[in-house]
Amino acid sequence: MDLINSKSSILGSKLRGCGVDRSNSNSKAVVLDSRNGFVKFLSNSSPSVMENKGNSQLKIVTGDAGFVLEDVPHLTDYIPDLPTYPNPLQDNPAYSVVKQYFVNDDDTVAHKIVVHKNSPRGTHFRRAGPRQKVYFESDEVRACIVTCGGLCPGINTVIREIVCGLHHMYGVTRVLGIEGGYRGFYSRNTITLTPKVVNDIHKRGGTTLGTSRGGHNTKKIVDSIQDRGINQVYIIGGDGTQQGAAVIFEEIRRRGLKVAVGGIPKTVDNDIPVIDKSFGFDTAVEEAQRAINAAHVEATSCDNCIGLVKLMGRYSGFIAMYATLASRDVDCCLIPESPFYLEGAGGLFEYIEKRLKENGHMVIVIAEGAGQELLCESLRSTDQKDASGNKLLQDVGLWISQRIKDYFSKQTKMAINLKYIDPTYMIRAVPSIASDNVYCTLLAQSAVHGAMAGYTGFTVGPVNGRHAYIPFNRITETQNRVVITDRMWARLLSSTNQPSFLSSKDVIEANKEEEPPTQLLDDNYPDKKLINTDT
Ligand SMILES: Nc1ncnc2c1ncn2[C@@H]1O[C@H](COP(=O)(O)OP(=O)(O)OP(=O)(O)O)[C@@H](O)[C@H]1O
Ligand SMILES: O=P(O)(O)OC[C@H]1O[C@](O)(CO)[C@@H](O)[C@@H]1O
Ligand SMILES: [Mg+2]
Repeated sequence: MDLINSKSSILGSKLRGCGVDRSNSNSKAVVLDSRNGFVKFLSNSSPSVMENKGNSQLKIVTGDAGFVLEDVPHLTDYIPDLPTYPNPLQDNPAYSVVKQYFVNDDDTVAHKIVVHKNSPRGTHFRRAGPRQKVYFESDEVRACIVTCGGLCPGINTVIREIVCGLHHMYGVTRVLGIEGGYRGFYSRNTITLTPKVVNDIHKRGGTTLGTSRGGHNTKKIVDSIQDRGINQVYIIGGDGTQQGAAVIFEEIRRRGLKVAVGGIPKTVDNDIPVIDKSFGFDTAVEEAQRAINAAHVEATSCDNCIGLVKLMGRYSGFIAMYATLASRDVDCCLIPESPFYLEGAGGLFEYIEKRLKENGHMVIVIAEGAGQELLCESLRSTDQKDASGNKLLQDVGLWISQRIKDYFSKQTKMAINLKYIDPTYMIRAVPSIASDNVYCTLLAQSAVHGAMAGYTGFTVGPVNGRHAYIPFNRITETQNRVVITDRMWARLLSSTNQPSFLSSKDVIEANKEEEPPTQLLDDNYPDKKLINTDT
């Protein structure tokens, strides 16, 4: 049976034409009930919606048995009677052999795939992929690509594949690169991107366009888009960037421009919710293995030696957790989500002492955002922020190294050696590994298909293995974080044998987490206590 019945399919197409309240673009959600055709507007004042998304109109379609589609905007929501054209892919020899190449307009992807027999069908997102009809003629398209935020392996691959996808699949020849992040829209010249120009860039780390933090001036950015005649904007970046993209989309819609805005989520920390995993994450974990191996070699080469590795992960400890699980040489992994303490029974110092007595060496992996509350207690908190407003963290690696050395020199008779390895940018400045390259290609192509089909205000990404168009608010309202009462973290504790450092109060707090993590491995689902109540 189709996920959407025929009634809701008719309503789905009606939604584009008439479901949007243009008279008041603030705080409204369009709700269509496929069972009775009832249309209502929801207030967008739920506490989970962050303030700068107050203008977002949520497009929600409800159906039988608790089916909910959290849809993305379409150009026809605010520009009626746009002409459509046959998708040029149907004449493309490479694609015409594919049976059922085009995605059915009504296909959706389920947010949660573990269900019980009485569960409602739950939240769905619009399936990504090429549509039979497109809303742009090939020679009408003027696309641009911008990259913002920190680096991540695979950005160049995404840029390459957007350019090549537009060119080879849709015959689009005019693609501009915006240099230096958002501020590049109004402070830098553009560069012309052709398949030839981008041919080799996926073999290099970084972003060929350059990036920056801060500098998001919505008016100037949209003026620049309008002045240059750009009508497709591809924005590659993390949570901050996607918030910026949401604001750009709102301004474009307010001005009534035929400009599609598509986000491609980028974060080496894997902190973006809903999607299964962010591109470049596997590459970073792979690269982190080198640092952990070095720490292990050092630690096993002299008596009572500790190899300590600090890895990226500002608010989410996924890199540290997966690098630890993959390595098997790690005795202790510390992440922002799991509070720990140093002294006394069950504390870190006691565990290190025990391990050194048992093995004569140990390896510790610490995520950069771990233990920040302990640092604040012992160092004066600086409250410094970067240009985008992200908190600048104190160096937990150096701090904990010193605390461990102090403990052993002052409170025990054990002489220790500590080798601190901080690979920092080395894990994210590398080119992406093969699997990330393929993933980046699919992301880029899904974004291109979405924009050509007239969708806008979307972020693209895999949800349970299927690419989907996800509304910006879903991506920006929360962060993906490790759930320490999940089985994955239990696997880690069992592989390292480290104490959980958790008091019963911590467990209660952890269970209050609203959103379970998105799926990184096929069975990374929260236990019963954490089942998300919104599905
Ligand atoms: N709420 C916001 N509204 C508008 N623009 C924003 C917002 N938050 C961030 N930005 C802009 O997005 C860009 C990137 O943001 P940021 O530096 O936080 O990186 P990011 O995209 O979160 O990537 P990462 O955290 O993975 O490095 C910056 O130019 C910043 O000004
Ligand atoms: O590039 P910057 O500004 O030094 O930022 C580093 C931060 O970027 C990230 O790599 C991604 O957000 C974090 O892990 C890290 O804290
Ligand atoms: Mg960020």
